[in-house]
Amino acid sequence: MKLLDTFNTEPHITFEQQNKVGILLMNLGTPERPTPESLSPYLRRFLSDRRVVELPGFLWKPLLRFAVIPLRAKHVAENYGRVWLNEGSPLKVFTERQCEGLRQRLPDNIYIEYAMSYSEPFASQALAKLKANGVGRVLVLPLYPQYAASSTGAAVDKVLNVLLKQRNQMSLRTVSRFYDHEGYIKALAAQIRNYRAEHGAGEMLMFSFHGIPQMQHDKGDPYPHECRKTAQLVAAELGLGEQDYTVSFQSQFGKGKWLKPSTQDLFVSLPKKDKIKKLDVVCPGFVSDCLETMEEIAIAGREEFFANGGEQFHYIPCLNDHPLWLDALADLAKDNLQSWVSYSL
Ligand SMILES: C=CC1=C(C)c2cc3[nH]c(cc4nc(cc5[nH]c(cc1n2)c(C)c5CCC(=O)O)C(CCC(=O)O)=C4C)c(C)c3C=C
Ligand SMILES: [Fe+2]
Ligand SMILES: [Fe+2]
Repeated sequence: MKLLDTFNTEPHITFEQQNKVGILLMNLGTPERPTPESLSPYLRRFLSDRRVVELPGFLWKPLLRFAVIPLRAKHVAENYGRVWLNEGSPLKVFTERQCEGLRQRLPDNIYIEYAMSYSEPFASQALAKLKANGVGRVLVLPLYPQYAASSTGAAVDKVLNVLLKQRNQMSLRTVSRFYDHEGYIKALAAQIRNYRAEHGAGEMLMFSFHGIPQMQHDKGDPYPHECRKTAQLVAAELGLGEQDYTVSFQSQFGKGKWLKPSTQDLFVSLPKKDKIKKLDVVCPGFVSDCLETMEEIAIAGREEFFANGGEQFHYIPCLNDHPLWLDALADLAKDNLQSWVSYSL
């Protein structure tokens, strides 16, 4: 009877048939096409997640449906159009390359898939694929170096929701953060060093991270501390002093208080007040280039900086499929697979 069908009916499988190890990379999600029709369901899923917007449903849901989504879908679709790649949305293209890069670096008996929190492939689809291959032990690796409840927490929720339905539950491990992982820090430093060697260094390096509402941090989300620590470690690796770099938070959504300083405010005040005319910007909170880096920073941010007297603006791309980063990702996976898989040293 459907009413009683709370848990999945699954085939009889012994642990020996279901003991393989898998890795599930997780990222945020992105529309299939840069159109309002494709954006609406994605934005609806994303912005109705209570991890992301913590407002009572009876207030937020009608606002979201009748005002936020119709207005936002149209204007954000145009922004996606400016950064769309031949193969699709940058976020999806780079996540797929990272998944493939990890497969190349780990033994074939480790099954690797990726899933998105708010678009296909969903965690349910990726986990079903892993289960069908005999995977019973899964390492969940959200591709967010700094933990935030609205990114990492929300991604892990999607996996847990699938397990809530499983009768023969998979074993789970999660990587909640890697903001200070040596390989990640060294890959970032190499990316910045090489970019500056090729294009010249600006007067200041800006580390711009995605923002979160200040209220979420006040209630215990450690995110900004981890962002600042990443910046500090990369700066030390590059031999930069405190006057050589700045940390800021971008992509504010809505009218509430978000983490400060805001990247957008600095694009005005750095050239105008602080006389910084040559700026380099890197976004270490994103391991893949996406709308928020390619449009908001590299296009709109550059325009704003120049409109306020800036003279040189270099956007340093995310790690994407940089071999050092893929090596770091493989190391991170191996560290967290200890005792599930043994490696010859
Ligand atoms: C309350 C709203 C939002 C919170 C909190 C938030 C946190 C957060 N987001 C990312 C990473 C990404 N966000 C991206 C896009 C994006 N983010 C929001 C809102 C919040 N994010 C919206 C509405 C959007 C969609 C675009 C828009 O309408 O402006 C993306 C890019 C996706 C892509 O397809 O390219 C990423 C990546 C993190 C890491 C984070 C918390 C730390
Ligand atoms: Fe976001
Ligand atoms: Fe704090």
